[in-house]
Amino acid sequence: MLIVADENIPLLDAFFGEVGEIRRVTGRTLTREQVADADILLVRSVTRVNRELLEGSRVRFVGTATIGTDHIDLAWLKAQGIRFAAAPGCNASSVTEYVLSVISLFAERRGLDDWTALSVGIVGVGNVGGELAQVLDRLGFKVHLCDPPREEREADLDQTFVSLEDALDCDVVTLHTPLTRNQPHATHHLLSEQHLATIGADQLLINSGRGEVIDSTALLHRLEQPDAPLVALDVWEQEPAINPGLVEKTWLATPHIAGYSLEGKMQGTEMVYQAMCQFMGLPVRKKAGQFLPEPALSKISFTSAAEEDVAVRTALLACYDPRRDDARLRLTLQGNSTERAAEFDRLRRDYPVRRECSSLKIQLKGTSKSLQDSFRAMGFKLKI
Ligand SMILES: NC(=O)c1ccc[n+]([C@@H]2O[C@H](COP(=O)([O-])OP(=O)(O)OC[C@H]3O[C@@H](n4cnc5c(N)ncnc54)[C@H](O)[C@@H]3O)[C@@H](O)[C@H]2O)c1
Ligand SMILES: O=C(O)[C@H](O)[C@H](O)COP(=O)(O)O
Repeated sequence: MLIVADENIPLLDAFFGEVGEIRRVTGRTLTREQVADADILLVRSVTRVNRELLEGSRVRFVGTATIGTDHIDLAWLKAQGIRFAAAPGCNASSVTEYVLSVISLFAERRGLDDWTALSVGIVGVGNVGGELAQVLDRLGFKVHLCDPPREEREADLDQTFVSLEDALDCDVVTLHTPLTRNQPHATHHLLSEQHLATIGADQLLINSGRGEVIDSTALLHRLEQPDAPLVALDVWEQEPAINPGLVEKTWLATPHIAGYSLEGKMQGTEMVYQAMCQFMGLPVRKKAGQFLPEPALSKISFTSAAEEDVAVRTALLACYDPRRDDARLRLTLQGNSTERAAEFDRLRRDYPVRRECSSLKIQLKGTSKSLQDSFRAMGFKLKI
């Protein structure tokens, strides 16, 4: 049994070592020749899996250790009878924490003591947008949900949805749709020049879905205008060859790492392992939890003097502060486009260990019930 796998998938040996021989490859440059004799192909989002790659190969199972599937030709795999599995929701908490941290920094920049005064429009309310909505709601934010496919499917339920135009009216607009083309509610260039014109200087636009959901030529043009909104981009058109001019105009620019918590990546591996076991009729023997190392930061204490907003946001930024990733990306902007693209991938390959809020214990002494609820909402473990 030969397993060809992207070298950036963590715990390959631990999960798949007993199943077969593993051939590690660079996902971005994987060739037909490298995969022709494989039985199983395991990828991340940088490998296009289609007829060009797999026609004539032995591959019977393809797994992507990611949420997004826009790099996979699902219809072609199905027509060939090749089993496919993704990892839905694996890094939803990681992306949620990225968005919360960005909102926290935006509130600080706006001089707001109470960050929950910000209204948040979530475009795409699936695993990621749904988890984010729940956390924001529990924290006391006013949240507006935009998801036309769900709105159609759930017409008879109580959930209220808003139009894209109404979502774009919120203080913070955050995009969490998949990248889709040629289908109802397709998201390719969902945010056009006309939409971008309606987002003003006091607003924040975040994209951690896929770069192509925003028309980035129009976005760059919008950011050159004096009343431009603040923008935080984690995903870009044409990764890894991203536009350095757009990075310069972006407030927080990160190299597609919103989902890169250790927990998120390990759950991605675990989910494709489980799907592969099911496909091959093998027992599931491994769990991601058994491989999670001790976190470097394990406990933070707050006393009764702690102000609610400050305490919650201090702990959040201690877990993840996007300014570090922004600084690293900006350092790579020199050089020609080939060098910059290589640096973008290097930042992702050599990403430092980042742990989720759930890895951190919060010790609270004599603090309010509402502060405890806020920490719980964000997934922290409480020690009271
Ligand atoms: N930056 C990162 O590291 C990172 C990490 C994880 C996921 N992602 C991206 O985020 C996307 C969303 O992830 P998810 O787990 O929530 O996916 P999901 O499939 O669970 O949810 C996506 C939601 O978007 C909705 N949607 C589709 N078209 C829409 C439209 N035109 N307008 C509004 N909503 C629309 C769907 O109905 C669905 O509810 C993934 O497809 C992936 O591309 C990025
Ligand atoms: O879709 C996803 O899960 C994310 O975009 C994922 O974090 C992308 O990471 P990559 O596969 O490119 O390493």
